[in-house]
Formats: sequence, C-alpha cells, structure tokens
Amino acid sequence: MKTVFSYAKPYKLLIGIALAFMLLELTVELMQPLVIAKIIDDGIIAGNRDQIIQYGIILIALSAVAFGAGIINSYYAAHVSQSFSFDLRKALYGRIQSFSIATFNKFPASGLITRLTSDITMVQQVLFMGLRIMLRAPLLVIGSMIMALVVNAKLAFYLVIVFPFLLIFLYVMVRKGVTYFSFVQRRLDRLNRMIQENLQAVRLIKAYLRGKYEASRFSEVAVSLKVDTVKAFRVMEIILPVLLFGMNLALLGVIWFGANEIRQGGAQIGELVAIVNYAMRMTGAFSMFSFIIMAYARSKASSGRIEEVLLAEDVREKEEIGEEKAVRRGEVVFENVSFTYPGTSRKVLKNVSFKMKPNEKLAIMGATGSGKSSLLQLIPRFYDATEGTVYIHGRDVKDWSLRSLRKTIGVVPQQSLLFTGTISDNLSWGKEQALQEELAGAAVKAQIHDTVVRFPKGYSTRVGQKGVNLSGGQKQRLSIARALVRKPSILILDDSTSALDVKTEAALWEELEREKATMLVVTQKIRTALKADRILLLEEGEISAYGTHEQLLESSELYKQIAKSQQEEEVDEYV
Ligand SMILES: Nc1ncnc2c1ncn2[C@@H]1O[C@H](COP(=O)(O)OP(=O)(O)OP(=O)(O)O)[C@@H](O)[C@H]1O
Repeated sequence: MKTVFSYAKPYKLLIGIALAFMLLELTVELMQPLVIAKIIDDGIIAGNRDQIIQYGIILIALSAVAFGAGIINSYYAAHVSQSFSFDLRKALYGRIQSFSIATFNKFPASGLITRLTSDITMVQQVLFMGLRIMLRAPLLVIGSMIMALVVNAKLAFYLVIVFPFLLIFLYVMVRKGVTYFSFVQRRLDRLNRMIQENLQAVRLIKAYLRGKYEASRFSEVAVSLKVDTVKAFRVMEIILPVLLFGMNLALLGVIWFGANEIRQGGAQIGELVAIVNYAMRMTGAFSMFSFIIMAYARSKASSGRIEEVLLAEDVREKEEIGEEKAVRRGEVVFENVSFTYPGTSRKVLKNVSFKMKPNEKLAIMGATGSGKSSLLQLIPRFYDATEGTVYIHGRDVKDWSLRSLRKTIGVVPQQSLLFTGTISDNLSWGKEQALQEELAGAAVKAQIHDTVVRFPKGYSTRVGQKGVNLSGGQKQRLSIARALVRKPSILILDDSTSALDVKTEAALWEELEREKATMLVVTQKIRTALKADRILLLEEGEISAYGTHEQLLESSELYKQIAKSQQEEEVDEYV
C-alpha cells in the first residue's frame, strides 16, 4: 500500500487541514457528554436554571463547531481523494504505456482495465474514508474510553474489559476480508476478460451460432463472482452484530453497576448519563468499523494489484540519447541472434545472422510459425534477443533509448489496427504535427488516396471502432500510409499487403521501392519477394536460404518448390 499511497504525498498540506478539522470535530464531540452531565448534575438536580441555560448555550455552540468542522473536513477529504486518484490513474496508465511487450503480456488487458477503474476507485474511497472516518472512529473509541475513565473509573471498567476482545475479533476479520476481497477482484478480472473477448468476437459468435454457449459461459463466470462477493460480504456482515453485542453487554454492566453506585453514593446520575453517552458513541464508532474494515480490506487487495503493475520489472531503457546522435542511417544487422519468448523454453529463432545496408529491401519468407514476426519484433525492441546482438543504425539496439530508436522505425503490423476518429486523425497518429499535404502524400504512395477522396467526407470520414466501416484492404493501406507519414528510415511490413488485389499491390510496391527506407517485408508471395533486393527464407527459426531470387532458385530446394507452386496458380514464370 506504501507505493500507492505515496501518490497522496503532494497533498500533505490539504491532508493536514482535513485531519485538523477532523480532530476538532472529534474533540468537540467528546466534550458534549461532559456538558450534558453538568446540565443534569449542576442544573436539573441542583435546580439551578442559570446553569442549565449557560451549559445549554455551550452545548449548542459545540454542536455548531462540530457541524462546521465536519463540513470543512468532508470538503478537503473529497478534494484530496479525487486528486489522488487522478494522479494515480495517470501514473498507472503511463506505466502501462511504457511497458515492453514482454511485460505487457504478463498482464491480461482486462486485468489492467480493472486496475485502472475499479481498483483505483477502491483506494480513492479508502483515502476519503481515511480522512473522514477511518481515524475518527478509532480515536472516538479511545477518546470516549479515556473520557469515561476520567468521569468515573469504576463505572468505565466494563467498557475497558470488553475492549481487547473486540480488538482481537476485528484483527481476525480484517485478515479474512483482505483474502476474500482479493478473490472478488480476481473474479472481476475474469468477467472483464470474458466480456472483452466476446464483444470483440461478436461476428464470429453469430456466424458459429455460439451465442447460447457463450451466454452460459458468461453466467458461469458471473455466478462465481456473485458467490465470492457474497462470501466476502458475509464476513463483513458478522462484524457489526458482534461489535454491537459486545458493547451492549458492557453497557448493561455499566448501568447495572452504576445504579448500585448511585444508591451507595459512589457516583452521580450525571456521571452515569455521561458514561452511557460515551458508551453509545463508542458503539456508534464501532458500527462504522464494519464499513472501514470492508473498505480497508478491499483497498488492500486493490492497492496490491495496482502495485503489481507499478513495480513490475521491465526492460531497462537507456537514458535518453540526444536527438542529434540518433543518426538515421538505416543499417539492420542480426548477429547470431537466438530468441525464446519469456516464460517459454523453445527457441523460435536460432542463430540468425544477416546484414542490411541503408535502403536495402529484404523479403522474409517462411511457413507459418517459422519465426518471421518474432524476428521483426526484435528491431523496435518489443523483445530483446536471448542470444546474439541486433544492431540498428550501426549500434547495438540496447544502446539506443527506446524513444530515439522507435522514432526512426515504421511498423505496419499483421493485423491492421485503426482508432476511432477521422482518417486524418489516424494518419497523423504517429506524427501529430504532420501537414495535410504530408498525409495525402503518404496516402497516394499507399494507394489509398483515391479511395479516401471518393468518400463523401474525404479525409474527415470517421473511422468506426477498430475500423469497422472499412474493408480489410483499405485498413491495410491506411496502416501503411500511417507508417509512411513518419518518414521512417526502417520500415517493417509484416504481411501487410495480403488483402490487396494484384494491380493495387504492384502499384504500391512501385512506390515503396522508391521510398528512402530500409525495408523488411514479410510475405508469402514470390511476386512480392521479387521486388526485394534479397530474400531470407526461414525454416523453424533458422535461416534456410538467403540471397537474391536467382541465387535462391539455385541453392534452395524449398524456395524452388514455393516458386513452382505459385507459378502453377498464376501465369507468371518464376522458375
Ligand atoms: N507471445 C508469444 N509467446 C510465446 N510463443 C510465441 C509468441 N508469439 C509467437 N510464439 C511462437 O513463436 C513461433 C513463431 O511465431 P511467429 O509469429 O514469429 O511466426 P510467423 O512466421 O510470423 O507466423 P505467421 O506467418 O503465421 O504469422 C510460433 O511457434 C509461435 O507459437
């Protein structure tokens, strides 16, 4: 909880003010029974009307002060807790954004969403309660007990003996609560994950008529959330009756013993009334305990989950290197690179070595699962090579700061991802200050400009969530244009032209060939590979052939087979 609540540090002064007013409210509240006792003993029983009026005015004044202090305390508690949760959410979001892909993959997206929403709300509530009642309730219990002892130690004895039992009981309940509520948050994660997955796959679910099946899976998860939540609340529900029972027993002892004392002259009626009043206040404070424990237990579970993300170990990024040093030379060199995904034991790349000069175009081919995407991921350092070295712009990739490195690289992933917003917003996403001409220029090269201008709203056409209102080929070409807007010196295309027709693809390659960028292009098509300077053929993570089309036809039986099979499908002659 320490790391999470360190985000409240900037609000130390405001927290101080809130606590000061809470203490004022508490002090005033503790004085009230004393004044009531005075009204009874010195006013009513002594028959002194002036004393009744005088203490009555003091009582009203004290109530007014308690009221004012309570409002000011609430104001600051709300202000601090909202600002704290805003800062924490921002920090957590920033941390997630800064994660390497390896670290990002450790947390399911749904778990991160739960942390950013409900977990932060939980700790925000506990901070608010902390400033409002969390300290006030125990202080009220302790203060009431001290005051009761001051008023009449004999009468207060029964309150004192019940106290340690209640404390032990509370301690046990807190521990149980923390465990149960961490289960609840985990169940919530699972539910969120399921909702997210289902909503994304809604077309597939309809096409496969799996609606009922998915609904029953959903209700299974929802039921387990309900069961665990009920369990956690059951623990919490026991707290209040047990506390009230203990306090009522103590109160009974005070009244029984107090009546005897008054008869024997050992206590005054006002004193008994004051102690009963303190006991009632203690009971009231104890009744707040069940809420406090519940909030504490939930927030402990939640803050643990938030800290898991905040303190997660990640790829150590180099200190920022000056932009002037980030020379965009464009060489890409792999030297004996092997790679194993974190948490697995199988090498998906084995001893891969090749060199690319600036502006060279490399086609990467290979069967599905042969390691093509994995190889590309090492260039912008989504992952680090397990063995060997990747050199970019003539320097070990680990010696670049991630920012300097990624600024020079354009990535077009296998699955085109667009964001909700206009086409212009999407194109300028990687370069915010890009001019409209730059966007249109990139769109022309990516063969999407003509399509965009035919839309009634042109570049202002809104793209739906994940680009639902665009075809697969349109999305691919927009993704390529988005990468081109950044004018990268290294361009990575991971099978990003698969949805294009032959004519459009040929026109696109003509443009890309002229582009001043080193290009690594994953493709399954010989037609595309022919446009590259060299071809790299991967087989189960190893380079099985490397060279020009002609060299590969000579040296690689596998390449020859691929070329032959594609030639049979098409009219071109590759072999
Ligand atoms: N995040 C991951 N964690 C563990 N293993 C992975 C991960 N991603 C891919 N792999 C494994 O690495 C191997 C290579 O996958 P990769 O995606 O690089 O292949 P590919 O050649 O690009 O395939 P495709 O043509 O189907 O995209 C596969 O066996 C795959 O199961």
